Amino acid sequence: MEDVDHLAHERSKAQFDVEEMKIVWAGSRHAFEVTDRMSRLVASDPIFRKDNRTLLPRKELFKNTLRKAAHAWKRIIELRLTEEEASKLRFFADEPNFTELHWGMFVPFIKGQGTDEQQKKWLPLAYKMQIIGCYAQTELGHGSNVQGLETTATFDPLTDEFVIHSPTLASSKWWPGGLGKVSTHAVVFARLIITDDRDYGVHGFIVQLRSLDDHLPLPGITVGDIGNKFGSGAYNTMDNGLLRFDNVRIPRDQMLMRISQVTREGKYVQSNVPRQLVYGTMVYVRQTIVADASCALARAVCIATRYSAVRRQFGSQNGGVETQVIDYKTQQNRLFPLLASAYAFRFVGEWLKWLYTDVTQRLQAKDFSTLPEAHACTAGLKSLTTTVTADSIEECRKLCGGHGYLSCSGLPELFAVYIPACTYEGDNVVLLLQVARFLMKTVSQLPSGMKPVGTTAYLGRVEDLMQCHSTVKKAEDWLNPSVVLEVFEARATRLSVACAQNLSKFAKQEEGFLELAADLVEAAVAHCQLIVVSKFIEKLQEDIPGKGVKEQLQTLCYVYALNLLHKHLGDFVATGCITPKQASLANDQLRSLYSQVRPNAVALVDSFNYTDHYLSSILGRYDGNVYPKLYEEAWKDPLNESVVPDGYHEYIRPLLKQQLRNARL
Ligand SMILES: Cc1cc2nc3c(=O)[nH]c(=O)nc-3n(C[C@H](O)[C@H](O)[C@H](O)COP(=O)(O)OP(=O)(O)OC[C@H]3O[C@@H](n4cnc5c(N)ncnc54)[C@H](O)[C@@H]3O)c2cc1C
Repeated sequence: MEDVDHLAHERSKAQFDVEEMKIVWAGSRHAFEVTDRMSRLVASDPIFRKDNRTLLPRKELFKNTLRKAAHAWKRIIELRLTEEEASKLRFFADEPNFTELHWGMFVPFIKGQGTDEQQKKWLPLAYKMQIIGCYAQTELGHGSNVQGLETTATFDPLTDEFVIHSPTLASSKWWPGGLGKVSTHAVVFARLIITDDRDYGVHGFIVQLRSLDDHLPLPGITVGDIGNKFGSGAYNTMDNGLLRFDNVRIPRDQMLMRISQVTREGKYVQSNVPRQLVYGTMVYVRQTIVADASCALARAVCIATRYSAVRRQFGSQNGGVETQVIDYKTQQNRLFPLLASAYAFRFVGEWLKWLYTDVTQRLQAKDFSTLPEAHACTAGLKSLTTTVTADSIEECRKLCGGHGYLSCSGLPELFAVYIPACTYEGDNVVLLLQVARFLMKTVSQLPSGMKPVGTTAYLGRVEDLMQCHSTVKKAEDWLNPSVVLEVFEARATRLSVACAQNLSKFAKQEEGFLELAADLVEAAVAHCQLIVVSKFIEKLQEDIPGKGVKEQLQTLCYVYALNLLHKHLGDFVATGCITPKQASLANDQLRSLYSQVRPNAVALVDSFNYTDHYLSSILGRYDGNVYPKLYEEAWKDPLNESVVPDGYHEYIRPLLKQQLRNARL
């Protein structure tokens, strides 16, 4: 009974080679092999179990997380895992903890902004985890506005040290992951003040926080956890921390000095590396966030798709089985665009990885020309993909009806863990405003003959794109990459140009930016959606082996694009890119694409190759054996340990047995 595959019928309908699609999803045969091996390794190790997470009190939960992190490290050393394997192992252990910040922020920042000597000194310690680092930027009173940070680092020429200080309560560091209870060191962002009392703005410093002998905070340091966060289990495995400095002294050489230095004499020297170098590290961090978005979205979609094939409602004929909810067009219209988005984000993430390599190579060759564009595009894609993923996880919960609200569906915890991605590493709206500024600058430079580069290159054809009209005459005409691309380019161009024209009406540009912020954000979203669509289309130009694989991806690409077109019809029609008739043809085409996705839906989520351990969802089980397992799970709840609950004698029995003499009821 246990081994019956309740979804076998669905799998037999697939019109493509699932094993080959797994390779496309993973990015390469090698990546597939590593991912597959690491996910199985974690799934088969009882220390990594996570089904009890939502039931544990915070202290126990946290200690258990420390145990898992230590175990993960032990396995990494014992098995001599490569960096790639180790990061996959941590990924599949699937529990937010201090190592994310150590490997994801502390190490990259030292690599990106430390001098060669600083890297030589700190990185070996960090690589061996002989020190554990976090990233302390945000303060209680200051987050998005980094230039408003208040922590100070004042140079003392007598001792050749910086004095790190928190002058106000609002300047307390607040939020850094791994800071609360674990990190021994932090990259701390503080205002640099030199002898002449001049403020040189915010710079990064490596500060030791805790003793390496007994883990006690060093003198002058107050550090702790900021408290429980959204959802049970969830992100509470992470020790987001608070930190105050009372005139803490660090050696001068602990300022990250690749971009600018303070000399022994207290002189501020800008190195010949431009400030935009900071963008390089941001491009790295944000491309990992985009990659994570596709994984989280794929996970929610996998659960919702499998369960939609298992769940039946209505439509029974003569006592026969009811209809699978996945066959309802409304379910398809809500679910399949999310499935398509998971693939779309996967490919744009893959491209961002390439972009990061490209940016790094250019930096080495002292070519900084593409950095601002790369920075704007990663900021925009971080914002777009995390917003859509957070909203989609909640949509997947609703797609699973009542059972989606159970913890054991895996969706509530996934949602709670995922949603802060919309806030950390840049609030999503603030990021879109940065993209909009970049777009406005690009548009304003067009008349002077400046050629836009990379993802803004299309703006170089502004005259054509302001005038073009879509040639679509029948529904199938939408199945043409250049037709789709043109309308997305035209819409993005027209929204940007309209914003630029409106901005020019303001005497002071900053006033215009404040007043038109909502329109600017919409223009930025249109630009980012265009990037995702164009990278999906580019992916399809590649040679993709495997029976039916490319055809499935083509279908998903059109689902992604035409669904966006349908959702943002106002933009496309109002800017005159398409007519209402063409919009209606796009919708007809979309419906027919859903019918093509339907028989392949389960196989398309199988292609993510997620283990049941990673999914941690009864609704998303590979074998679809949902009801018996839900039933079994209910009995595991601590409330069911006794038939009569604790509290019966104190509170329920007296209620039932009361004799109300004066009752008016
Ligand atoms: C789970 C989690 C983990 C984190 N980890 C870290 C960490 O490891 N290290 C670290 O240093 N920080 C960390 N942070 C902090 C995080 O980076 C900040 O919360 C984030 O940058 C947003 O800043 P904020 O909180 O100041 O939001 P605010 O900027 O106060 O945002 C509040 C609202 O104001 C809006 N807003 C702000 N500015 C503008 C504007 N100019 N125009 C229009 N609207 C605006 C925003 O859109 C938002 O709606 C973490 C946060 C979370 C939730």
